[in-house]
Amino acid sequence: MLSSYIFYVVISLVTAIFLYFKWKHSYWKRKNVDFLEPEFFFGNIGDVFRNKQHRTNLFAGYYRHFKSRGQKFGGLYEFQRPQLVLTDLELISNVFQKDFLHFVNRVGFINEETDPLSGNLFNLKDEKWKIVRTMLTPTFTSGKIKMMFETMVNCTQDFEKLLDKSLNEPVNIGAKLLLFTTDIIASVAFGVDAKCMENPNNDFRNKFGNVLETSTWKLIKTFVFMSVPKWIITRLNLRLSDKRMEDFFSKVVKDLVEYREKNNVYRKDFMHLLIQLKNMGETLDNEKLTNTTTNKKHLTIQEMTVQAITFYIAGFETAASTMSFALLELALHQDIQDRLRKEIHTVLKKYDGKITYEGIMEMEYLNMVLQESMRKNTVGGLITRSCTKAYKIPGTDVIIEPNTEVQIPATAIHWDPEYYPEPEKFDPERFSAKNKANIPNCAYIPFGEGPRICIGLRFGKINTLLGICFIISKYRVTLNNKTRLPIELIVSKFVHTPKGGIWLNLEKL
Ligand code: HEM
Repeated sequence: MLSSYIFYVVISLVTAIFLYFKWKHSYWKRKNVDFLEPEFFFGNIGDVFRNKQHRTNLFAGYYRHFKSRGQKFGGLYEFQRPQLVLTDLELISNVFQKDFLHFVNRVGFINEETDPLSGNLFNLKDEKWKIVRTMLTPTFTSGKIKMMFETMVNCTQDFEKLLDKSLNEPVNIGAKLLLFTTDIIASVAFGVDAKCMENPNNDFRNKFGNVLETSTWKLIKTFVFMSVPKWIITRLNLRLSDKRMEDFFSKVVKDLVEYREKNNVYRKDFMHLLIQLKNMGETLDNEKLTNTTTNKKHLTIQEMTVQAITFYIAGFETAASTMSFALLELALHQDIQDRLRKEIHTVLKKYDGKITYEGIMEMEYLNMVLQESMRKNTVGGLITRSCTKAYKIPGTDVIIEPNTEVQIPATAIHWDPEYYPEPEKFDPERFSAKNKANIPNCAYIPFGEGPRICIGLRFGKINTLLGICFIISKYRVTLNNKTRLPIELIVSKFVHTPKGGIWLNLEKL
């Protein structure tokens, strides 16, 4: 009796789920929008789930599919959630810029009560995002980045020692660069000398080096978190982010703040600026740490901890991967490498052989090389927005409803021959002052675009330029045959990472 009861319950449940997905997956058809047939349950992201294809490549294929059909957008599903992939630059620029107020948010689960780390700037929504972004923006001005440059350059000493140990062997350059960028970001975000380059097994690198990994389990968890009402998540005290990581960094920040406030320590880093935001609600170009009466909103210690962790997570892998790809291109194009080295040596001579902020800014060809590499090897290849206010797509009757996700496939745009002829060719000349002017608005978006553009753009760029400048000034890089070409991406990595790594030979000059 009981077993037949269970049988009917299970059958009814399975039928209900089936019908629910069938109904959800008819959304674009009902709206008369061109769409790609979804698979049951997974929608159009089954290949990511099965670890077959990186999300960026999957959406690049969808971009080409809809574009070849003359569509400016096309309908897809991530599990049951409807998404639009955009192929038209004017529409993309509306979403990013002109009609930003309809697309303020990203997609992501937030519950600051049970999961404080979910309240990071990347995830924050609506008014809260605007408040925090406005507060944090002054920490990323050119002046502030210039102030931190010295701290960054100091890390090149340990980097040289690290690279010199590998002169007679193939070097997995991405792995070395991760140690370099982790030391840099730990130094400027936490004011901590993490010494990952000396000891790669310390907590900064070892325990939390893979936070941006997206395993199948994480995908399922995200699906559940985004499908279940928030009150259930709060009630059950569930979280997506790593509690150990939160505890580790919270302690680091708490100890640091106490130490600096007690001893009035001034250091040129983000932590100093975050302490100012906690105590004064504004960042000043001085050593002041103490409270004054101001009616500006102050950051709480929890908010400043979360944002410091965000800088750490957002900063080290993106920069390391960007540099690795640029070095791969330079190893494959020795003529470009020689020309770049010549420019670097000429400028360094002007500054007594020292790498300076001003010098890096003068290296025009270095900037062109980086920009072209970021086009060809965009490390954040898919940019997402969530519709916050119903939006009628200009020139059509289609209305994008609130909570619909919009996908902007940066990699696909960067490889579109309409904007970049022979896209597979590595050609820094595309970014010469003259040629750059011909690139259409929103056809170059390695850091995103609009009010939600990467807040760490200047920092990420200078960190990357510094790394390339340093390596090319001291070493000749050539390709080691351990590198698997053509490059395939690790599916589980959010930031593009080559399967098997990029292996180079380094020759000291
Ligand atoms: C080469 C290095 C980097 C690359 C390629 C990169 C790329 C990106 C991209 C593509 C976005 C999404 C933009 C959009 O949706 O329009 C983004 C957002 C963001 N990035 Fe970066 N990033 C880099 C370095 C950094 C660094 C160093 C930091 C912090 C110190 C950082 C912090 C952030 C944050 C907080 C956001 C979310 C901003 C918001 O929603 O207001 N990034 N980044």
